[in-house]
Amino acid sequence: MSKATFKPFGDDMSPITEVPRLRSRLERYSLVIVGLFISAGFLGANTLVGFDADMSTLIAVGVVFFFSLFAQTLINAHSDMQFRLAESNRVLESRVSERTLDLTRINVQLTDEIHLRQEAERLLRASESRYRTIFENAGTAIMICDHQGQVLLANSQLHDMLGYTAEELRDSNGWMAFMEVGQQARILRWSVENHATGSSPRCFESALQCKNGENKHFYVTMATILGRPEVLVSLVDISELKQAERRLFHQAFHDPLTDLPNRALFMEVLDMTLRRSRRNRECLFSVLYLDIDRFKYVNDSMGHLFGDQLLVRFANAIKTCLRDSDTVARMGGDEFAVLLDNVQGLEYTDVVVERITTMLRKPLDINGHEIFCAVSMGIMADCRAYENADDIIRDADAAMYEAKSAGGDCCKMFEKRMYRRFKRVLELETAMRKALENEEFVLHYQPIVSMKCGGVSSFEALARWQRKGFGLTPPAEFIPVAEETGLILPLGRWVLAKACEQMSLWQKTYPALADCSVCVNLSGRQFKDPDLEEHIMQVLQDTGLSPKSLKLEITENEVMHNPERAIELLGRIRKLGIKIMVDDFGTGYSSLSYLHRFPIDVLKLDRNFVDRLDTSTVPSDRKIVEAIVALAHGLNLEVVAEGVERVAQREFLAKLNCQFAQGFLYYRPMPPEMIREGYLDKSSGKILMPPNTHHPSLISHHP
Ligand SMILES: Nc1nc2c(ncn2[C@@H]2O[C@@H]3COP(=O)(O)O[C@H]4[C@@H](O)[C@H](n5cnc6c(=O)[nH]c(N)nc65)O[C@@H]4COP(=O)(O)O[C@H]3[C@H]2O)c(=O)[nH]1
Repeated sequence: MSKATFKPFGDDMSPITEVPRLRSRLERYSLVIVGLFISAGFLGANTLVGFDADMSTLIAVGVVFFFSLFAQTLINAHSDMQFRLAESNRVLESRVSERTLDLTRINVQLTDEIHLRQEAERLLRASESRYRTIFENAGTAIMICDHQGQVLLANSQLHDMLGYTAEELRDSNGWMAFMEVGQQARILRWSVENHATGSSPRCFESALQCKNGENKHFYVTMATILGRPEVLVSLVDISELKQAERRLFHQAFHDPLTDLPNRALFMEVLDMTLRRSRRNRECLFSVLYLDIDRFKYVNDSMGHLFGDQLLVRFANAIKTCLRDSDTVARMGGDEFAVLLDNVQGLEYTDVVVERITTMLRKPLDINGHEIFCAVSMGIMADCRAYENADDIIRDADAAMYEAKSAGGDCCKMFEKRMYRRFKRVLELETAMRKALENEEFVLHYQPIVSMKCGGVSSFEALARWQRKGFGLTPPAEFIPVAEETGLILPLGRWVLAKACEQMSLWQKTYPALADCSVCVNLSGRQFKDPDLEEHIMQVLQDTGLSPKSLKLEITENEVMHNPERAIELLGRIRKLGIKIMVDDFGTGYSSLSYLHRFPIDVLKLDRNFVDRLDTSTVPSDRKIVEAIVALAHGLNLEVVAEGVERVAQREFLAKLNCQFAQGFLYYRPMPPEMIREGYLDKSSGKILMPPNTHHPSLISHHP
């Protein structure tokens, strides 16, 4: 801080130098006066002595002159000395004043510095206290270590979290000793390499062993402290987060019901196995694809809870057939996949397949119910040639599908042709789903004729698919696929509704057809549908068709699949007034022992028997037909002979008193428009007989 200096004598004249100058002037005047007094005294003395006046004056002047000169010299010398003294005094004073100023300035600076230093110390103390407070109360464990990991200082949270005291930490081999060995080396290297450079902090996750032996997970941040050979380490306990993460991971990659790996995880493991086998061609591995047979039936009939328990028991049972290194996964629904890893030769695959099939021969106990669980299994014995995991599963699935198509409860080793078939089925399924939405299905009707009078007694509704770009597709091409894929349920419902609607319309338009009925095929899947009965009643109600105008055809095989259930269900349906026909009779299970118990009305003699009636040289072929017709009559059942193409067949059947016939000899299946335009007599509402049947051209229907 500069201060203005007050100068009363101007810059060049200080009060110190001015005083001697005045004094010298007074001295000079006093000497002249003394000289004058001496001269006067001398003049007086001369006069007394008797010197003459002139001489006295001369001596007096001389004395005055001498004294003046002497006085002048003295005065000059004195003045000079005075002046020099004053000058040096002035310089000295000036220096003193300068020094004083300097000292004042320095003093001010020192005072400032002391203030600054005091402020800095205060700030440092505040900062130290702040950082200590943060260090102690940060809510995370913090420690300061040397670059070897030796703990120099740690806050209380760190002690709490790890359980070690300050002494124990100090005496340990550094905090890194608590982490797993592989990580230790990496972290130590980073610490040593970076402690001097002050590089950006390093963050990582680490499991540290606490004093109580527990392994906790921490999010660790390590930061070098600039200018000091120290590292600041902070630990955030993420053990719960890790647990939640593990739970989430588990949920994302495991099936919640069976706790088995799910499809995503299985595909991941399969992919890794495939990649490993590419590096080492010796690594053989196999894949099994399993689907529980008739699981949907169990689910529908026993309830979903029971179905779930079956899946869990099945999953556990499969696990017992495998080694720990094998993987079993639930791929969805009732499908499971097994990865047999590192099989030493493919014999192990056979062994496991055998173990599974043996295991399945024993019943599974579910809530006291003994359930035999059959599976269809696709086997991919050696998967090394594959490019990706998806293709392996695709082919394993195709082999499983083949096993399922073969009736289930069997294993099929994958062959290339299976995939082609599987692909075709998949394509058909997709196309059929769209076809259902776009209403590409139509019904053709084939009249069934009374052999006595040639009248039409009923019409069989037969599904056709007007497939875009493929023309009219026959049911043999799509019904089996619809059965396999379950699409038969929506398709079957549509057929039933459409056929009842058509018959109702015909009856309303042509009263002569009032006693005519429509026959609708029921597939096995439909027959197992628990809502079947309700659906039939709903359709009859919606279309206004009388139950006696509806006949349901079910194949002998389906009836025999679960005879007791068939007896019960068919009985209820029949009570509604609907007639039951057994289709393809004679081709499937021998149901003779059951036949009398079945609540049925009509047997349909299979086309193959009819075909051989006039061509076969084996007499037994005709005997079989005779026996079936006689049996039916004995049980009071009507018989419809299917596939009657030739007159000879008709005549043979007529002799046996077979009541009804269906075949190209009479009519081919036709769209309703063709029946209306070509065969319906508009005035009478009766069906016209085709010319080649040798019956009267206009024939009334026969009830
Ligand atoms: N060679 C020859 N064949 C004759 C003769 N007369 C009739 N047919 C054919 O025999 C089949 C009779 O039907 P199905 O035994 O119930 O056999 C049906 C039935 O099992 C199934 N089907 C057709 N429509 C449906 C449907 O809507 N639902 C279900 N579940 N199955 C259906 O498809 C099978 C085949 O039906 P389509 O191809 O229409 O074949 C029909 C019919 O065209 C003949 O004199 N000679």
